[in-house]
Parts: sequence; C-alpha cells; structure tokens
Amino acid sequence: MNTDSLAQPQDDAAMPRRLGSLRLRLTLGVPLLTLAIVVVLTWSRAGPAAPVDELGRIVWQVLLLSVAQLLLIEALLLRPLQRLAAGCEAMESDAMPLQPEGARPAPGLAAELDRIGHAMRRVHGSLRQQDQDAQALRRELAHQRLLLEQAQAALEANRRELASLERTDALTGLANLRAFDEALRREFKRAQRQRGLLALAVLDLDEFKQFNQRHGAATGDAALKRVATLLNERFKRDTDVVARLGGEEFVALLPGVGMAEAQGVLELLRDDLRSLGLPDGQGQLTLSVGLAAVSPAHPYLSAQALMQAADEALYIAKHAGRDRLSLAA
Ligand SMILES: Nc1nc2c(ncn2[C@@H]2O[C@H](COP(=O)(O)OP(=O)(O)OP(=O)(O)O)[C@@H](O)[C@H]2O)c(=O)[nH]1
Repeated sequence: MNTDSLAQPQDDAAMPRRLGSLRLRLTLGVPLLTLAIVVVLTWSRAGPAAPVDELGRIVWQVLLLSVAQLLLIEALLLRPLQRLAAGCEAMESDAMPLQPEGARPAPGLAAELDRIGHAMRRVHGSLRQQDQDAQALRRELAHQRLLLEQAQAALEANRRELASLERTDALTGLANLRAFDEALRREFKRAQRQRGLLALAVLDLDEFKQFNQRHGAATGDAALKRVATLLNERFKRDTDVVARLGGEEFVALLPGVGMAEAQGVLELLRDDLRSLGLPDGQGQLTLSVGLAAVSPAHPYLSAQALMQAADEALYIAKHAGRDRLSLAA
C-alpha cells in the first residue's frame, strides 16, 4: 500500500473551516431551540398569554440555558473534535509526537477521540514504515536482479567460450577432431544427397619427431602454428574446413571440390611449405598427403569409408618415401 496518498495534504483549511461553521450553527441553533422549548413549556403550563407576560424571564432562561449548553458542547464536543482534527493534520505532516510529554489523558469523549487520534497516528506511522520497507525491498530486488543478469551474462560468455574451446585446437586455433568429425558427417550427407563433390585430404608433417628433437618442442610448436596459418590461407572458402587431428596431423575437408582440383591446391600448399622460411638452422619441413574424393562417379558408402580411404593414401605416401601426395584408389 502506498501511504503517499495518506500523506498528501487535502485542504489545510478545510477542517478548521468546517468546525467554525459547526460552531456558528450551534451558536444560532441552540438558543433558537432552547427558546422554542421554553416557550412551549411555559405555554403548556400557563396558556398562550403567558409568554408575552413572562417575556423577560423567558429571555433570561433562554440565555442562561443556551450559554450553558454551548459551553458544554464546546468542552465536550468541539474542543476534542478540534484536537482530533489537529492530530489528523499532524499525522499528515508527521509534525506531532504520538503522545506529548507529560500530557494527561483527557476525560470522557475527549479521551476517546484522543485515543482514536493516537491510534490513527500509530497506524499511519506503521503504514509509512511499511512503505519505506517496501521501497527498500524493491531497491534491493532491483539490485539483486541486476547482479543476476550480470551473472547470467558472464555465465553465457563462459559457456560460449567453453563450447568454442571444446571445438578448437588450443595450440593452432584450428577446428579440433570433434568439430572435424561433425563437419565430415554433415558434408558427406550433403554430398550424398546432392550427388555433389567432396574432397578430403589428410596431411602429416614428415619426421616431425626429429625436428622436435633437433630444435626443441617450442620450435616444433611454432612450426605447427605456421603450418596452420598456411592451411588457413590456402583453404579460405566459407565451406572449407581445416582441422588439426592431433600431433603433427592435419586435415582439409573441401565441399564442392573434386579430386583434380583438390590435388592442384594441395600441391600448391606443399610448395608453400617448402618455401616457408624457417629460422636459420631449422632446415625444411615437408608434408605427406593422402587425398580421397567423393563424386557421382566415385561414391563412398560412409564418411568413415571416405576417411579411411584418405588415411590409406597417406600411409602409401609415407611408405613411398614421404614428401608427396597420394591419391586414394
Ligand atoms: N612440438 C610439438 N610436438 C608435437 C606435438 N604433438 C605431437 N608432437 C610430436 O610430433 C612427433 C610425431 O612423431 P611421429 O608420430 O613419430 O611422426 P614423425 O616423426 O613425423 O614421422 P612420420 O610421420 O613417419 O614422418 C612426436 O615426437 C610428438 O611428440 C605438439 O603439439 N607440439
């Protein structure tokens, strides 16, 4: 509940004005009523001629009775009402303490009205406190919501990074075996469906063990990264997938490319590697490549069969003396 509406001043002068008007009406009404009662009583006691004879006495009686009644009304009704009104106004402005220091409780009706006034002020105070508590809670809630949104954003960023790490080779930044497997299955199905072309090359650095032993693992790492850069530069169509399967073994999956075209690009890549300027004393790196390709004239039963054909071609290239490209039968 919003107590702002309670605290909003209505019309500051309305209550005193109403009390003043009530006081005026009582000041006029009480003597008139008293006059009427006294006249009727005198008339019923002494007949219609009596009021005229007893006019002086009647006037005095009416005056005294009216003053006494007005004093009583003032003390028992109007003053307590005035206090209650003042209490309500103070409640709106919070200017009055709940119970003035050393105040004695008023008697009778005044006491009841005082108690009502105090009770209303306490209710108002409690509502105001509840409103402040609710506002503090709302602020806290908004703060917690903000923290939650930040935590969710951080979590989402971590999740994306993790997902990307799960599919990326940490050393070279190429796709890893997992990402390659998915791509191979996807592209193989597409080539089958569309009776299209798909070339798959498995590339393995030659005698990399020796290279590592001669120049150290850090130089070996740098060489692997340079090979990855060369692969990215040669196979940069959106649909090409280049991955590191592990160790010094890479793979290139080329949708829409047939055996002859793939062979041409791979020979260029081998030239690139040969002319790759390795730092002094590091000699030269060479590649052996096994290439297999799907075409309407040469379909494969499965993605695994295609991979196996490329692996077998690589095996042949290695055993034929390395630094060469071998085509699957
Ligand atoms: N620097 C470095 N070396 C690696 C990494 N992964 C694998 N190797 C090394 O690569 C070498 C691969 O050796 P082999 O499998 O015997 O192959 P190879 O020496 O290239 O011989 P062939 O493939 O038969 O030509 C091993 O010495 C591995 O330790 C890597 O991330 N960084």
